[in-house]
Amino acid sequence: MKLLITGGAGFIGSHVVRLFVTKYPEYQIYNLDKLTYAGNLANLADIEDAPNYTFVKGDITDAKFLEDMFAEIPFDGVIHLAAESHVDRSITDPMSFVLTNVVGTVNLLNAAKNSWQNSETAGGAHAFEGKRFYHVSTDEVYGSLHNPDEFFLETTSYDPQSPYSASKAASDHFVRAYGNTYKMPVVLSNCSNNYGPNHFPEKLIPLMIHNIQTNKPLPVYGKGENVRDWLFVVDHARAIDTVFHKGVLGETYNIGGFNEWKNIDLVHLLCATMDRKLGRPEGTSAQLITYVTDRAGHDLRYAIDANKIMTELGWEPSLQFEEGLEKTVDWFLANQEWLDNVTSGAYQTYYKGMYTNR
Ligand SMILES: Cc1cn([C@H]2C[C@H](O)[C@@H](COP(=O)(O)OP(=O)(O)O[C@H]3O[C@H](CO)[C@@H](O)[C@H](O)[C@H]3O)O2)c(=O)[nH]c1=O
Repeated sequence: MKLLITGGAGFIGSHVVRLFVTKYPEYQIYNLDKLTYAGNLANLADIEDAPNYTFVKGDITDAKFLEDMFAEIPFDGVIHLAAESHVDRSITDPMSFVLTNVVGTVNLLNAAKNSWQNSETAGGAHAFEGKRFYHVSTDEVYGSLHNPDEFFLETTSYDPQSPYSASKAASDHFVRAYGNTYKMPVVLSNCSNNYGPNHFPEKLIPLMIHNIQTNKPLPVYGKGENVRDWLFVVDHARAIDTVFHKGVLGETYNIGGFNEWKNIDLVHLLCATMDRKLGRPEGTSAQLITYVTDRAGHDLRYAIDANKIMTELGWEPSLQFEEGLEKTVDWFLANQEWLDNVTSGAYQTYYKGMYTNR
């Protein structure tokens, strides 16, 4: 099995690459990553010398590069994670999300389709036999929930609200369209918010950990009433392994932890955890909480119904949230150099003056 994983130097991608490289020594894993600001080969330092691992630097918006790579390496499967992923960035720069998430995905679909069809022309088995194109997506495509009894199901209509979620919804539609039109063997999953080691500190949990450590304000958007459903990143990687190997072609699987938190409650939990870990008096970090201008078009609540993947494929989360959060905080405290590296340079420029106090 020659398996292409795109975006493997990013947060979720690096956990997926590590899992596949270590669990499947008989597979050849190719990690294709552009190494944007959020891609970091340091995330994979522990497996970079593995004999079944190859890193390829490249850009999915470059169709010719992808065609050439697929002509050179006969991939059997693709797990596509490469994406621009931060909602706030999509508000200031929507076009980069269209390019990477929509155009990049269609380029990748074309490259896989053309090379798999060529292998049939060359006298091989049926073009798509034994092949699989897996698109890893987000629950944000479903929009925002307002009724506390509602959950996102695989059958929930798409209603993306941000440029980011609109770009992911479009890429999901393209993947399904290629399954329908060309009979490509596709499978998809839509996951809730992830957290864990190597999380880039533009996202809520690592940003708060970093700011608590450095005594900076903790910017809570709006009133902090928005709800997110959090899943430990290693459990998401395990779910991706399950869907890739057992998922039924043409199907979509929602992935989540049944673990909803209001942002403000989560920030208080993080403050208490950090006070304890850093030996600070109780209540110290909470004083840094600062309510700031709300995110434009801020989705109120995401909540995933993960029953389909649990009952049909037998996946379930392995960690309770409090345990996962402890592990995450411990990882960030033990990996100061990683955090210092990713929060220097362009990070400083981006975050300067980004938050307005209310
Ligand atoms: C960065 C930041 C965020 N927030 C709020 C906004 C959200 O309600 C919540 C989580 O924000 P973020 O960490 O940016 O994550 P969110 O917008 O939910 O999106 C994440 O989760 C999605 C899955 O639901 C993924 O598809 C996205 O790629 C990922 O970024 O915290 C704050 O209050 N303050 C902050 O500084």
